[in-house]
Amino acid sequence: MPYSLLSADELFTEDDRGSAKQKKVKIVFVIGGPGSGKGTQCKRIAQQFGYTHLSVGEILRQEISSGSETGSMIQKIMKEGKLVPSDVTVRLLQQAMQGINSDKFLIDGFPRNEENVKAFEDLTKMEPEFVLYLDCPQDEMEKRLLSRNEGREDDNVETIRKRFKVFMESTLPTIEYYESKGKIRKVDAGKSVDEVFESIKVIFSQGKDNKVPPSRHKCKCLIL
Ligand SMILES: Nc1ncnc2c1ncn2[C@@H]1O[C@H](COP(=O)(O)OP(=O)(O)O)[C@@H](O)[C@H]1O
Ligand SMILES: O=c1ccn([C@@H]2O[C@H](COP(=O)(O)OP(=O)(O)O)[C@@H](O)[C@H]2O)c(=O)[nH]1
Ligand SMILES: [Mg+2]
Repeated sequence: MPYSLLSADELFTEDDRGSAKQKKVKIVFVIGGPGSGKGTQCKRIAQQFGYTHLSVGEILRQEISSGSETGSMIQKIMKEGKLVPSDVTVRLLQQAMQGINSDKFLIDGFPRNEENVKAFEDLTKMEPEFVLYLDCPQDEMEKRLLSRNEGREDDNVETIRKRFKVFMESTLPTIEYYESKGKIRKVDAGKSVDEVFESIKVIFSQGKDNKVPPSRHKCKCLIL
């Protein structure tokens, strides 16, 4: 079924469009294998650098909880460790972004394949400022997922192995695509949470406008 998707202009409110200067929205994608620590690190980045954190996996799980037909389709796909069709994912992501008045988004767990990249670029006409890649050994990711304890239907050995395969086959090529555009910022995510965050801080401190003055520090985490 075709979905009505919104253009970059439609991400802005009437007020924004009415004013002479249009708001520039900055986007950072965070990708890495399942269990590489995307959610954990995104919470810290959002808090320290003033980003709005959107986890695409959480947005999809929210749709499952809504009980919609789309939600039951998503549930089946997730259980099998596969990827949700891009038109569905991008529509839900864009809806979430539209509902938030922010100029800095940290998009966690997206894009997962080249089709995701194309759908996002085509529909939003936006590109990420850079892409943070959390590079973590597979045995460490598996250990973390098996002790995550969030009651997720996809955190079992069988589905985890399928998710690793999807990561290698579908997500790694997107990392290569962004690498060719000079947009990948890779960190060793196999270390402790604090050590990984130290490396991430260096990356996010590089752009001067990324720094949030202490008085404006507030958590804008939006885990749906
Ligand atoms: N650097 C780390 N060292 C050890 N455990 C971690 C680390 N980062 C995250 N975890 C734990 O591993 C699990 C997966 O992390 P999470 O942030 O949910 O990963 P992702 O969003 O990439 O799937 C969670 O239980 C989390 O607490
Ligand atoms: O852009 C996305 C993000 C997530 N997913 C689905 O949601 C699941 C969970 O993603 P999440 O990022 O929450 O978890 P991770 O596998 O990184 O731990 C994935 O296995 C996919 O089935 C998807 O299809 N497209
Ligand atoms: Mg996550």
